[in-house]
Amino acid sequence: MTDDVFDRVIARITLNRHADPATSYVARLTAKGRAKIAQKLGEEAVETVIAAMGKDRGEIVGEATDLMFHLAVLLVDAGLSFDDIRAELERREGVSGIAEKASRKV
Ligand SMILES: N=c1c2ncn([C@@H]3O[C@H](COP(=O)(O)OP(=O)(O)OP(=O)(O)O)[C@@H](O)[C@H]3O)c2ncn1[C@@H]1O[C@H](COP(=O)(O)O)[C@@H](O)[C@H]1O
Repeated sequence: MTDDVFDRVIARITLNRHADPATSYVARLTAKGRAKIAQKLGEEAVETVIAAMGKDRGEIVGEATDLMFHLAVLLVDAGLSFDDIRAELERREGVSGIAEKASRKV
């Protein structure tokens, strides 16, 4: 078993996708389809934004964790994982966002 909790959660989501929706939240949400997963992710993003406007670090951590968990459900539904995000972050590493934007044609 990997010692990276992000990888373990991805593995658990992959296993639970086809579990019993009566006992698995992942199975229940996945059965509702990509649009519902995406909607849920959007809701968690808004809740994270609202938490960020406050000063309660625990609230921000809780909402951000909900956000990351629902992002993981969406990634798995799309056949992806945090490995794909890690690879893209590594590709972008060291490239300034200002310089990258300036290099775009339009
Ligand atoms: N990390 C999480 C996790 N974080 C949040 N949640 C659930 O996400 C749901 C969303 O919470 P909300 O209050 O926003 O939503 P809601 O209560 O469904 O509200 P509505 O959308 O119905 O209005 C809640 O049921 C939370 O318990 C999670 N459910 C599961 N996991 C991980 O996924 C694994 C598999 O979960 P199951 O598939 O449920 O066994 C678990 O062992 C955990 O490791």
